[in-house]
Amino acid sequence: MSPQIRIVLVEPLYQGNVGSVTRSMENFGFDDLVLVNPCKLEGQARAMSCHASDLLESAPKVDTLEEAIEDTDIVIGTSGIAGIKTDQHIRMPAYTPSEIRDKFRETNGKIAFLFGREDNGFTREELKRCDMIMTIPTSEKYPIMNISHAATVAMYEMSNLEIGERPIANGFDLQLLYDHFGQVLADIKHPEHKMEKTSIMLKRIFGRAELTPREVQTLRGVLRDIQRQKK
Ligand SMILES: C[S@@+](CC[C@H](N)C(=O)[O-])C[C@H]1O[C@@H](n2cnc3c(N)ncnc32)[C@H](O)[C@@H]1O
Repeated sequence: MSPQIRIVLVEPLYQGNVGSVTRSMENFGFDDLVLVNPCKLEGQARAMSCHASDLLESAPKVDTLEEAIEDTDIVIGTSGIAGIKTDQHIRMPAYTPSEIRDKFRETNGKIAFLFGREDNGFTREELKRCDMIMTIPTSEKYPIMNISHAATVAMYEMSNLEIGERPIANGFDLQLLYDHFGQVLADIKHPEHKMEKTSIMLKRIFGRAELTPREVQTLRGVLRDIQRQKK
């Protein structure tokens, strides 16, 4: 179970930013974008969108934030100002992207992530409509990010994508490697009383290294060279 994610851009001013957001959405496997009263979307938006121009063309354009979020369960506003105020006194606590991911990873509702205007962010009324605020930690000197960069970080955290095609050596190959190390340690006359501790340590090191079959092969090649030198 994982939540559905909607990206909502509230009155974006620059078409290039909208195009960049759609490109990132395609990168991270999201396709639910709603644009609230956006700027004109023409050539520059398409250029920045690259292979995501279908998403750019098909994204619903609505007049109000209310329409953009009416069928969602949780509304998360985003801001570069940690602890942004909804009125003169009340600050909303800010969550980091990874805290948000941990909170919602086991849920199956629909979450809207709102991104504000490039010049003024959100109005107080819009902030009051949010259930939570997410702030991406940045350098204190300059916490305000470009809207498409901020959206990309949020999407990266909320995506469940994993790097594919990295083969990991299996237990059999690793055992051959450990045995081979054992032989070399014996060949180089590693002190008998240290043998067990050293073997355990080598297993721990290689166990957490997530070696590929090729890396195991290379290491065993090096061990063979050492053995040849010793003869
Ligand atoms: C250029 S910023 C708006 C700056 C505006 N002056 C303000 O005070 O909010 C455009 C949007 O990017 C998002 N954003 C920028 N920096 C962020 C950060 N550090 N964490 C989360 N979102 C951020 C927010 O959605 C923000 O409304």
